[in-house]
Amino acid sequence: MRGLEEEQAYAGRCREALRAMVAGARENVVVGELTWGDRYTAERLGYYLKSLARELADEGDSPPFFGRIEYGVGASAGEHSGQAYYLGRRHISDAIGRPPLVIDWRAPVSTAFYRAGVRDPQGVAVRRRYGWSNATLTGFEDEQLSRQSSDVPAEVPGVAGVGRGAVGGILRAEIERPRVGPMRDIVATIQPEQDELVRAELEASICVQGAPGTGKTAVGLHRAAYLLYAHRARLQRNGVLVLGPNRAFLHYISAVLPTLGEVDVEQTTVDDLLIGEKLTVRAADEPAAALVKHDGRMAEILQRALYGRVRVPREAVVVPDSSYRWRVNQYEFAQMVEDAREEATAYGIGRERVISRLVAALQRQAEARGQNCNGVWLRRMARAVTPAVDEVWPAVKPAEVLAEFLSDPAPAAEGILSQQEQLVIAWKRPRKAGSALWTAADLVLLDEVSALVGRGESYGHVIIDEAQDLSPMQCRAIARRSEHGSITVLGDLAQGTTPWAAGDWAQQLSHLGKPEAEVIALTTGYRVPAAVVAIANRLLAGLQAKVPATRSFRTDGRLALSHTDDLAAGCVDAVRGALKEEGSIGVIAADEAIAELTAALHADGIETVAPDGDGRVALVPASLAKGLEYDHVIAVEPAAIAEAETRGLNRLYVVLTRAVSRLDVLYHRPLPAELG
Ligand SMILES: Nc1ncnc2c1ncn2[C@@H]1O[C@H](COP(=O)(O)OP(=O)(O)OP(=O)(O)O)[C@@H](O)[C@H]1O
Repeated sequence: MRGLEEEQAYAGRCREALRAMVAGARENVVVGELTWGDRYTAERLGYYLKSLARELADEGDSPPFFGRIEYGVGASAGEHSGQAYYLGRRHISDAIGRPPLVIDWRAPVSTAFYRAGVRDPQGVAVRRRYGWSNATLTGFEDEQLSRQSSDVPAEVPGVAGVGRGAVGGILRAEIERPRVGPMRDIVATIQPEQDELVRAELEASICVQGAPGTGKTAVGLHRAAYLLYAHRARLQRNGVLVLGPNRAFLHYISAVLPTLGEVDVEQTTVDDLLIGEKLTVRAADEPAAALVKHDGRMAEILQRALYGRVRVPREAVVVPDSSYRWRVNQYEFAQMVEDAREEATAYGIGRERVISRLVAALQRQAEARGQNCNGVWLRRMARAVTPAVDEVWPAVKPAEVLAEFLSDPAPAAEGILSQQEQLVIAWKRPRKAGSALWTAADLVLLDEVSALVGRGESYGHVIIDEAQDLSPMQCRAIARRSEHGSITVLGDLAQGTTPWAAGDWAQQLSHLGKPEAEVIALTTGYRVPAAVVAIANRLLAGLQAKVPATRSFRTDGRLALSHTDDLAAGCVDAVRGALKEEGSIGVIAADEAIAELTAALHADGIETVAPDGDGRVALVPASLAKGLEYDHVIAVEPAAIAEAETRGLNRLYVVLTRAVSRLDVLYHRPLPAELG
């Protein structure tokens, strides 16, 4: 086995090779620009080579590898018998035809690094993890996985050895390290239960019910990177989409995929995905109205609102054509409309079918008379029958359909929504689409109508974070975008805070169009220390969600509950105390308390940032805390957080599980009873 100096020399060799790869990629950019005549091909190739050169150059001083597996000699190691492999964020090689110096963490052979254990060594004799201080390799530790002496390599010096299968110092240090700035990748330390999800088959839709800090988000992002590696051609064509709960969260996770070399993944929120429909949100719904609009029954209602326009033809279609008059009688025309409806394609396609079937009927008559029906003639006939079709199957704009429905919900909602429900969503006065004050929920409805009118595009894979919070109508919008692909659903029923949050996964998955997806639970938390998990777990009993309690991987950390008569002053003191230690600080409070706390901190000369800002002290409204984490969290007045909304206790559960190392709970009013 190699000693530290040899390993450092190897790291130097890898860096050298990487530099040569960058130079080679840059040269290819130049050669590519000179060689390719066809502009489109040249552009595509140039884009690819340039981004490769940029990506490689961006590697800069980051460690070229993080781990190494050494196989034993013998049958259990199979084709890898006696081999050793270095693993890194990307593949590094110094000559074509020679084995790579470093293997991409996503390559099949890397799987053993993540999954081999004492119980199932998978042929691996020794797993080595490296410790880096910036660009310098400072140490490593070995785990001896294989028991049979014949499977252990000859020389195994106990360099920084950590015993069989124990959690080593480097691994623990990485998981417990203080957090600063945005989320980082976890390629060096993906745990076996996470790796199984990261590398699940592309065809498999999966649902991860994960307690706080179990790595759901990390798993989702690494799965995106893995799938793009394993199925690049297919997924580059159809795309991979990552959906998160809000923009602060997206900002927090935005750096992970680029550091894994994946820059082409679309990352957005459900709202922003729908705003793609080009209307802007100009108003907010009353909670009762939002509840009705997000209800799954709206799907049938909108279908009615749209198809309510289709009528039974009352007249024949007659088209004069030079000396002839072609004619489709009323009965035939009605049959065409009925057939198109029964075929249940999109509304727009149904209309096109009626037009083309009318034209085909005219064509049969004309050809029987020996007429030549060329393209020009067919287009002229299509124009001629359109007014008759407009009468029975009019062209529509989705926004107009929705505006008409919200101006008067009764005709479509009759028998599905109660009078009261119709009343809460109805506009006070009728409006046209152009002057409507659209709300966020309206965009979800609009998306539904647009899809009924004409099908949109479907992604190859969609990863949905915080999926417990989606309404049935939002799920449908996502289902449409993953109709021909697979999905990874990530969430925690206990963290559901929207009025329509899911109560169980089976139903949510059927709204998402993938009822067959397997639900897998993650319960080992890597963020929240045991003392903090213990207090958060007390809330679980009061949150209707049936989920297993979290077990913390971490024995460190600190929890302090302090009563104070002056929350603002107490908060300033707590932040001052936290600033003496390392890592990021998040002050989380009920939304309406944020302004006052900010003012108090500023008056004391402490700079603060919003949740998506880059600074040490972030002030975080409880409603935006989801998915985020801070080294030190100061949770202010739990009672106010719990009272602020219907699912306030779930919100409090989210707030209490954001801390990586230390949680200060400041309270003036009694703590909610559920906290014990
Ligand atoms: N295998 C791992 N190695 C190192 N760090 C890890 C590992 N798994 C998770 N983490 C870290 O634990 C923290 C929590 O991970 P993540 O945010 O993905 O969890 P989550 O399940 O989405 O949490 P929540 O539901 O509470 O938002 C992150 O800092 C992440 O980097």
